[in-house]
Amino acid sequence: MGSFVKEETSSLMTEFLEKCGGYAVVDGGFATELQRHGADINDPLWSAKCLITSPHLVTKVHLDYLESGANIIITASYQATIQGFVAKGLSVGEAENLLRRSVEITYEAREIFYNRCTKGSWDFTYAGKASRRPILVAASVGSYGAYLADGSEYSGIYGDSVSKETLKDFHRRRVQILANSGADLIAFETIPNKLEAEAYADLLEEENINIPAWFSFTSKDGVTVPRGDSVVECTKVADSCTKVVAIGINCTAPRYIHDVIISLRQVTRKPIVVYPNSGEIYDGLNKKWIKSEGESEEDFVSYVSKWRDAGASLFGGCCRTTPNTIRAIAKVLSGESPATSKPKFWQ
Ligand SMILES: C[S+](C)CC[C@H](N)C(=O)O
Ligand SMILES: N[C@@H](CCS)C(=O)O
Ligand SMILES: [Zn+2]
Repeated sequence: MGSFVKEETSSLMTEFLEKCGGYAVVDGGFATELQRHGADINDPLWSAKCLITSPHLVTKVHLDYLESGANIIITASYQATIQGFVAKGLSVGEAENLLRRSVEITYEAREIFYNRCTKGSWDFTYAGKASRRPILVAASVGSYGAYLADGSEYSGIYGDSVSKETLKDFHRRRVQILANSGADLIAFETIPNKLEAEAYADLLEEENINIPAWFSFTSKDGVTVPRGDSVVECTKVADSCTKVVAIGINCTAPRYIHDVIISLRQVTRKPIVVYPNSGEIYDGLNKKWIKSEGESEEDFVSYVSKWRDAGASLFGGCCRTTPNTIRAIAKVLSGESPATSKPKFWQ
């Protein structure tokens, strides 16, 4: 049984990438896209608040990303924690149901999308065959820092009182629920330190989690994760965990991604996933993005083929990227020339 599960989890990503024609499109910024549609996420639950107040918007954003060409859609559970929901006055049972609901909503969006494709009788072509576009549902797990709701993902500093065991206890029940929710994989996202990566790896093994996972780190310089551990050391933790089927970097400025891919390639043969943010800076206390003159969407999209040549296989966007970004990525990967219009990340 054990080795069967291992083989199944490790082949999921390989087979999926093959079906996609070698490269897959991940969706774009989720919380910021909810916000662009009018959601108020200035709340300790951040995007997870919408699971309670506006699930229809959650569905809409998933659908928008599917319409833009995404092969992987990531659930609204990034900041959905049992502890966070309970702090809002919900019962543990209600909190657990909301976690399950985040996955169901994503499945429902995928079904709606597939039905629309059938009704419009338009097919997608993958790997030379006319077939349904392969789409996976990834259950998001944000870090302990995300739960702290002050932008701590970008510092990774939890203090000496937070040990690996603390982190395992914090994440255990949520990971178990998401693993049994019907999701295809778990996306551990925006990981800010090595300790949390170790906690996730331990949980996956010790709890016999039976779906695969990806580990995606964040970085402010392309060399280290926010807490200061090297991206390479963090990648080694992910690489040695048999349940991990892809490793990468997200919510990081696009200009650092190329060098990170080169570093990751030296220590892992697992598929590399990259989904950078817009390159803007987040003010975690006021929950606001500070506009920068930095990178434009055109720069971002022009990087994609370089990231592919450097060895990445899965490409998407994180905070402040939009369905436009994802549409442009899908075009680059399919060999079409990118749009001639000049879309902005966030209008
Ligand atoms: C990746 S950051 C932009 C996430 C937001 C944070 N956890 C917050 O609650 O403000
Ligand atoms: N999947 C999350 C990641 C935040 S860094 C989102 O896009 O909102
Ligand atoms: Zn992000």
